[in-house]
Amino acid sequence: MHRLLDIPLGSSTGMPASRLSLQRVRHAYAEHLAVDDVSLEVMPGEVVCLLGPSGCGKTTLLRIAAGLERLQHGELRLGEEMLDEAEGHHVPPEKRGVGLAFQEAALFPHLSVLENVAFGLDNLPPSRRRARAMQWLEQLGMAARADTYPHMLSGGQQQRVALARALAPEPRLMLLDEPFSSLDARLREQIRDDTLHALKRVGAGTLLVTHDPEEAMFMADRIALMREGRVVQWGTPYQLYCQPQTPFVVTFFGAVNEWVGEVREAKVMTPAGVVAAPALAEGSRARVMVRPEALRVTHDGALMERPVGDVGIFARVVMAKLLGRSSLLHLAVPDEKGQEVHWHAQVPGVFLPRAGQSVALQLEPSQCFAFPA
Ligand SMILES: Nc1ncnc2c1ncn2[C@@H]1O[C@H](COP(=O)(O)OP(=O)(O)OP(=O)(O)O)[C@@H](O)[C@H]1O
Repeated sequence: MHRLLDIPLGSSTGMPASRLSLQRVRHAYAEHLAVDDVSLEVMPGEVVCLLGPSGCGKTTLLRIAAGLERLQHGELRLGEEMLDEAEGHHVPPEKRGVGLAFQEAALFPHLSVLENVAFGLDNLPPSRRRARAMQWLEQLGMAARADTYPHMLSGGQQQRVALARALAPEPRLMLLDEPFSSLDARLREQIRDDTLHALKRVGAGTLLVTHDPEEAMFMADRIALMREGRVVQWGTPYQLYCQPQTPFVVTFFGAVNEWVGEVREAKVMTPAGVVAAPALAEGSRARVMVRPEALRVTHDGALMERPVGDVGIFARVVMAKLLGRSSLLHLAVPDEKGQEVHWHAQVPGVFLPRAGQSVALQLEPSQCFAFPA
């Protein structure tokens, strides 16, 4: 169950939440350019996720924001304060008033769980320090282990204590690197939810690194999707998912059905129906991407209800699998030459037609995208 505690607001760092701004940041390890001209901002109270495949530069950017890597090029500000300039002014990590939680929990081994969380609360009187640390341990489900030591905890438990320690001073900025990665699936959902509400209550801006698109969609107000050191798209989860600017952005959020066809009157004909291609030149080749949930599947009979003139498209069910919250249908869909292509449809709830059965298809246009081939 969720434990949303009434933790009093007000930063014990004594610093108001501020806007983080990274401008034109570039970072190389020897010859290797890990971050290439990245600019982004995190507003107070906003959760921004750095999302992208392994090695794309997410952690490097977070370490720069934390002050653990010296800035090589560009500018880093928190509110009005310049935190870092290439070959110039550098505010060390402990003077930045930011909360950090990294993949590996890095708790102080000689301090108890409670002492670890109370460590950063030295601005508070001792009696309030203990109470505040206990409240955060309770929020993250670790209050019962307050007197134990880090080596007596599992990796996931250590991660929860590290999160409590980072959140307890209610810093003006939180920097989190894959903070839920060593939690099992069920616990991860709960701790994510608790952390999101805690971050929103504290009102600090948050920069969170993840390679998991679902986690980014769950946590973020805005997402910076990265590839090979660059931000390839920056916007709200809705913008990235529903208005992707490149095929990479589409596929990063999950496998899609693909088709290459010719643009005719700003449309492309696919085996499952027509997809709009308003931005593409007449007669050019288009790469069409259709998310599995864009395929609306009904039993043939339902077609009787459809308006006259709405020509039906039919497919043969190859197999149907229940995934839990949705069903995945493997379909053989005939193309214009009568050859069958293999497409996937994801349908909400339990929908399990038999193999060999004929079903009718319609396309949901908002989840179909056309790019130059
Ligand atoms: N200390 C280092 N020395 C040399 N190269 C490094 C160092 N740290 C990172 N790199 C390289 O820089 C690139 C970016 O690494 P970074 O850790 O920022 O990526 P990431 O997106 O966080 O990856 P992951 O999701 O796997 O943690 C990678 O190619 C990595 O090998």
